[in-house]
Amino acid sequence: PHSQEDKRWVLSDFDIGKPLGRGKFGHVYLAREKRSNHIVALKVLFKSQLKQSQVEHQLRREVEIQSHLRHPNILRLYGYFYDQTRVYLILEYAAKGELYKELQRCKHFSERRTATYIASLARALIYLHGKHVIHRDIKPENLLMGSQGELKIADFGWSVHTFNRRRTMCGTLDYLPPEMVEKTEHDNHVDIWSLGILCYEFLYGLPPFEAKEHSETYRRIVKVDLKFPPKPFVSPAAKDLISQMLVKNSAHRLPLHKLLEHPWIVQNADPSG
Ligand SMILES: Cn1ncc2ncnc(NCCc3cnc(NC(=O)Nc4cccc(C(F)(F)F)c4)s3)c21
Repeated sequence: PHSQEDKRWVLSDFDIGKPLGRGKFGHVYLAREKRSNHIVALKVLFKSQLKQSQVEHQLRREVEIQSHLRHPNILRLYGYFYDQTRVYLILEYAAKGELYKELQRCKHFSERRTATYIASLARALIYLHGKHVIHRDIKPENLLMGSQGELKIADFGWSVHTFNRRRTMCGTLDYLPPEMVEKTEHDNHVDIWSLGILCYEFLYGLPPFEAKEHSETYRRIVKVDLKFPPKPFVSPAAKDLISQMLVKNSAHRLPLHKLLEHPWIVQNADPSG
């Protein structure tokens, strides 16, 4: 008999609620599974768009990778189903929504809030890398907040198993480390770079290498042209952590377990995460 997990879902199993957001490939809705009354998020993707963008293999990889992941800071993908024209992802519902909207609202986060987020993301990445998975697309748009305000990494559409590395370009350029911009081989150190970019953006409200032109952003990334503005005030300990993560040579980036022992994290992160 089918377990709950690989039941063949159909759209009529769900009551569809308010739209939660719209992405490049489709919309996300609040939904309730009728039998269990379980609240989920349902992402609706159009097959035509997936075919036209030739990303079906990425979607299959995302579902495969996500089916083995269980971590409090990783958004669950419970399953998927499809009909004639659409593919549906059954996702854990993140009740406090998208982190990037919260960052836009607050302009930048406090050092305690930032350290708490960075520590929980580091623990999630340690778990992921332990399973030979790299996310490769860590940025505010892919972070959601659970009902207790805890961070959830979402959208593994660009993640890969580290043995079959791809050189495809991911979303925004701001988060790409030098080795991905220079299209050389890359490994799980790419996520450490992106976490450093995220830490900077949480504290200053902007990513460190932002520029008007893509070509200028490329140049600043490969040069690691890291500058810390005088405002808002950020402690030397925070700058020290960021400087140890945004290192061109990926092998010299601060390992994630060392990040969790860094004085700035120890003194500022809320242990509950
Ligand atoms: C906004 N919002 N507010 C609350 C809330 N709660 C849960 N979820 C939300 N939003 C959805 C977050 C996502 C999680 N996993 C995703 N996965 C994906 O979108 N995969 C995907 C898509 C298109 C193409 C490909 C492909 F083929 F390229 F791989 C892969 S999107 C919520």
